[in-house]
Amino acid sequence: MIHFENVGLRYGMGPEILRDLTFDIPKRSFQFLTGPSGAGKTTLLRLLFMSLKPTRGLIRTFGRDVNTIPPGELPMLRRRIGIVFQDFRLLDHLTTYENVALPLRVRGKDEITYKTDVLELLKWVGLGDRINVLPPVLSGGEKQRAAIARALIDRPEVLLADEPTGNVDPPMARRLLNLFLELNRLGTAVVIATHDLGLMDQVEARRMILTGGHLDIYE
Ligand SMILES: Nc1ncnc2c1ncn2[C@@H]1O[C@H](COP(=O)(O)OP(=O)(O)OP(=O)(O)O)[C@@H](O)[C@H]1O
Repeated sequence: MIHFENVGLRYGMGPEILRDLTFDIPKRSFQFLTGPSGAGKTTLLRLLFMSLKPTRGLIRTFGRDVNTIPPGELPMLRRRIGIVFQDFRLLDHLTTYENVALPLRVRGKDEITYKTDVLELLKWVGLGDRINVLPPVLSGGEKQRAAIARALIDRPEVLLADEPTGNVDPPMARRLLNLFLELNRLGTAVVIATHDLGLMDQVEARRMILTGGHLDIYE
């Protein structure tokens, strides 16, 4: 589904942050992406989301060479990917419910077809009583769960999550992990960037470890 071949990335004239990355994200796969702070996990997620282009090498996403995709086609391709940013990126003028429903609204779906699903997912992530609240009122952990719900609601083909359990306690982290596993069982390929060894130890999953710009993969 996503293929990297000898990919390198540098910001501006700076040093190469990622070097010679060659790997695949297969359909329906589940993997953790880890490595020390500053190793380039967020950068790699941005490459996977096509919000950064490689400075060398090839990235093929959904069969397309990312370097040759016209900018006008990127939003359509990105809609096939759910992403949870480290800084959440919720829209402050929309309620929690509206933020989570947004990907479906953008697709032109009628609210009747999704309202129950959105409410159910919000309940599952523990936001059942925060539905009509605006994001500035939510705690960090609540924002994170709203961002996760928004990334999952449209059952993307790929889910990318940057430290998705960074702001919640261990029982909620376990609950969110179960949600990612369930989504994966339904067919979504999942990539979770995390430092949380406790979280990774709960699942037998592929581990992608970034160090010094290089990637090692343990199947
Ligand atoms: N927009 C940018 N311009 C220049 N350098 C950047 C930019 N974004 C990230 N970097 C640098 O790239 C390197 C990798 O950063 P990145 O955020 O990808 O690491 P990370 O593994 O996600 O770190 P953390 O675990 O702390 O979130 C760091 O040295 C960082 O300073």
